[in-house]
Amino acid sequence: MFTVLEIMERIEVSLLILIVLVILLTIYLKDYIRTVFFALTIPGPKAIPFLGSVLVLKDSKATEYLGTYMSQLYGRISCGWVSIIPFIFLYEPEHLQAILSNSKRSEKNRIYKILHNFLGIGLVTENGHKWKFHRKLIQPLFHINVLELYIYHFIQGSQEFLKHIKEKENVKITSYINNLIIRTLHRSILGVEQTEDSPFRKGQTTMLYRLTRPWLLFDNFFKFTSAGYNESNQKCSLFNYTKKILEEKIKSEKRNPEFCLMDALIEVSRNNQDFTYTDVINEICTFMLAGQDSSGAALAFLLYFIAKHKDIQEKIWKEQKCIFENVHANITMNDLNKMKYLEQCIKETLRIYPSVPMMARVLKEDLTLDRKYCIPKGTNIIVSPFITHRLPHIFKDPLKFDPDRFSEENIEDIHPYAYLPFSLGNRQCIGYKFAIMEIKTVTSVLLRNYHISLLDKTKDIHMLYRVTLRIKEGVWLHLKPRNCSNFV
Ligand code: HEM
Repeated sequence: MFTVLEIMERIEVSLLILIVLVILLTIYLKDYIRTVFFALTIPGPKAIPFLGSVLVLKDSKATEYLGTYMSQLYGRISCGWVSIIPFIFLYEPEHLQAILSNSKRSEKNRIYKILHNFLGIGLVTENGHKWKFHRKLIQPLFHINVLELYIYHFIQGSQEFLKHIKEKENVKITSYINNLIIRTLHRSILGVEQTEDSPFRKGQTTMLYRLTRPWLLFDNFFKFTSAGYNESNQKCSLFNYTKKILEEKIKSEKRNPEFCLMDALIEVSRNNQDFTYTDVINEICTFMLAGQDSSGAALAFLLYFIAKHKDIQEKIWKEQKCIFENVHANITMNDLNKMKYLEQCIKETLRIYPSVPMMARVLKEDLTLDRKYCIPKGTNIIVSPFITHRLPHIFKDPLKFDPDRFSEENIEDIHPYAYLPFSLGNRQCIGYKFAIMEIKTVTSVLLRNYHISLLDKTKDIHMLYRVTLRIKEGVWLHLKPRNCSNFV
């Protein structure tokens, strides 16, 4: 039996241990606690206990509404919750400049780990030294002189696309676009023809699924679910498929007659022992995945807008007639550079529907905005091109499709951080010129051959948010062949 004195002593010791534990935990969670205290002062969509406010992402209409009216609803900054983790939304151009112009202030946050299957373990998801080193090695392969070498693949893809839609009057163009983009990526990135069993045809993201079930954010739970099992299988298939291609290339010493990224990266690896063949495989997977839905969505939304606005289609057609002598003329870099009005249309499409509507960062240091918001180090930040591009005080009448916003005279009035479909700063999309060139090539080939209009079932579209934006019902077009003899 314990005496009263002994019991008191034991309580004291337990209390002491508890206090020490609380102090240690507070030190360990200091950043998190500061973040939560700050977040509680910031308005945002209603959060429910344990789940937070992520359920809104499941309802695309609500997401679109929220993204369009965020600043009117909540002010210059707002807050959303993933379970008990706050995310501060920044969308005012000055705030974006503060965070994106200085690479020391932020880095990609942990949510990118969830995207490994969707985006690969490469440039998009990595941070720090590894990212810096790889970016430095890969950047020259997207220099304008090298990009010219990809045009061959864009033309080949576009010609096949034409063949597939030939003699069809009404088509769901989005299915053809997806096939075109993926075939072109196989040739330009992997350097092979796409096969039926290519795992790159089946990319899926579990991000939304996991965000709305917070317990699945822990990898140790997720990997035991069927979604986790499928995801890890898919990741292995992507890696093994790419590895096989790499091994065959190395063994046969065979290079593609046309340029492809895989051949170039093998060469880079031979000259840099720190950039291994495994790095090549991972980066190639990343490029295959990052260049797929983003470009596909942009092209689909662009064709939707062009088909909807006959006057705009007419202006693009006129520009094409000025550039090319005839309907079949091949496309050169010089021709692509002359497609100024088409580029304005692409920019305006990506303003209203940026393929990547949100990006996540974490602050590496405290950041003060507007002299009143002191956002603590460790806070998760969402940078949203979707919200910024729809701010009415930046883009008047934001839902109106008006390519003239990007004309030479008007573009100077746009704040440099108000337009960021490809992000800005050191993590800007490495493939953005590649994407614009590909979209221009396909659109030029299509519009030189057809007049396009929307079928009734596509008059109103609804967006779907799945990391990238998509068109829920796809785009259905009526194709009317153009009179080739008119092409003068
Ligand atoms: C219209 C098409 C595209 C759009 C709108 C787009 C948009 C973006 C955005 C917003 C980012 C930054 C992501 C973030 O910070 O979380 C990004 C990064 C990236 N994109 Fe794209 N992208 C497009 C096409 C492509 C293509 C065609 C490729 C490859 C061929 C590509 C490869 C990449 C890579 C590798 C990164 C990571 C760059 C880094 O962090 O160093 N993208 N893209």
